[in-house]
Amino acid sequence: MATDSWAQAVDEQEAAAESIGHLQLNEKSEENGTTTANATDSSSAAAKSEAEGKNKTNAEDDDKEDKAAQSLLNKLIRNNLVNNTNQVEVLQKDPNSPLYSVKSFEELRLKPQLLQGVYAMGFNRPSKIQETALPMMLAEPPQNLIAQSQSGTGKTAAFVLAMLSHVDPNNKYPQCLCVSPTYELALQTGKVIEQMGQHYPEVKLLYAIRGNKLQRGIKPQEQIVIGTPGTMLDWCGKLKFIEPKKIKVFVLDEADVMIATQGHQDQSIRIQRMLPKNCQMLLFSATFEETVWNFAQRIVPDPNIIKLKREEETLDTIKQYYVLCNSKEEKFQALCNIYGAITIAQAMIFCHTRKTAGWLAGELSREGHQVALLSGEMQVEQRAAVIDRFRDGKEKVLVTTNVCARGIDVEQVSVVINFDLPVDKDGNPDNETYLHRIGRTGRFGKRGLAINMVDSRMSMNILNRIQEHFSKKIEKLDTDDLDEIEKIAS
Ligand SMILES: Nc1ncnc2c1ncn2[C@@H]1O[C@H](COP(=O)(O)OP(=O)(O)OP(=O)(O)O)[C@@H](O)[C@H]1O
Repeated sequence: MATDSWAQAVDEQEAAAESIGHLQLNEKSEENGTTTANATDSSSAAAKSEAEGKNKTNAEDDDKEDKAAQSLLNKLIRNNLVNNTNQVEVLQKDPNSPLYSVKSFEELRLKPQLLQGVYAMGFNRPSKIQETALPMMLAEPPQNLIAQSQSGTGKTAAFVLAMLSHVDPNNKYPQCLCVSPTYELALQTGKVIEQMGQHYPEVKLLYAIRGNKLQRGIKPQEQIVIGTPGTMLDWCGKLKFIEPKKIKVFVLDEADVMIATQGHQDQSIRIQRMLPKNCQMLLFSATFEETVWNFAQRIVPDPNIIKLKREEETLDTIKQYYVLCNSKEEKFQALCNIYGAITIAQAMIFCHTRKTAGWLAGELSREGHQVALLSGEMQVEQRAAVIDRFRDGKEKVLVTTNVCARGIDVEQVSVVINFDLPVDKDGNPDNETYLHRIGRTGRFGKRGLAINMVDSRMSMNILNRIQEHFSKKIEKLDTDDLDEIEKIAS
């Protein structure tokens, strides 16, 4: 695997004016996809089949079923969402669902410690992306992978299992690097690594994020490092905490945004240039715009590819509606009308700018509603605290910008409201961001509701183009019909 081709592809791309134009077009501000705070952030072994021996006995099979049943029970107790869990079971048997799998986790030949971790998390069967990607990621010799799968279908768990499978716990130095576009996502993915690895205590995790200061001259012993690109680059480069030549696996989560955002791309490329030629590269996202996809294929040598067809990108479990209004104030009124219904569980409301988000959160509070506000000008630690409170259900509504559009996994979110439709800086529909935003609901087979607020002819036009892009009908919703909304939201 010649990792140099990334650099080569970048050089070629830098020479190609239209590509640069494209990248700059996608150099998203907070409003269009990534956080400003992040831009300034300073910064194999294949899993042996130790899990189940070849000579399986019936008793072992029984034991396996018990574990699976127990795991399902754990999940039921944890979530108190009996219907949803049943639905996951149904979907996992439906070949058309992204949660469908033919294999069990045992058949994916994971280490026993990891199998225990998977079951402790309440996972019963792998999803389609897990079942397809894991054998590729665990093959010998290691293979590169660019993988796309719908939001909330278990991509994080897939690459986390790959990293945990590849580390050698006897070697006390970083062996796997995972780069996430935001501080919050890095923390969230770190938690998944900790949970999955709970029965594999020899493997340690380190966060390369702003504020985590290491002592100069002392090399970290942790085998997995998760972080944001700026800090990761500093640690690999000028601070020399990590020896890049010893890295076996390099993961880019939300890979499309890492490629399409110039700052992230530069930092990721500079990290990647330091890695050995045989380092395994894994790129994951729910969306890959065509040009970004082509670029990804040029930077990742000889990759395995898992790609969705356009019509597969949206999830059928998320029902999409729009509400017709005439002004921002009318949108606010419509939101107040449905507030009771959307707070049956939890809701995320997306605005285009920090200013609108601040205004909306203020107005909702004045109406006596308890809401949380999260936008990019807040300190990253503050943002993480807001997400934690929301995750714990202390606030039922989170008003935010695109800073939260990607990856954030709060399973109780049943409603996403686009107070403003997502557009790029030229005012065209931002289809990728739309998909990521609505993907904050309907996680892993749960039902979700996405409501789009339309307040002008222009925004109706954007909605129509989003419908056309995904070939998916977005139905009109009458916000005076509370019975209907409650029915949908619950
Ligand atoms: N095999 C599984 N069985 C049950 N639940 C699972 C399984 N895999 C993942 N999950 C759960 O599904 C939810 C969504 O998973 P995850 O966050 O990995 O999705 P994702 O594809 O990375 O989403 P996004 O595109 O938004 O980043 C999480 O709460 C996770 O714990």
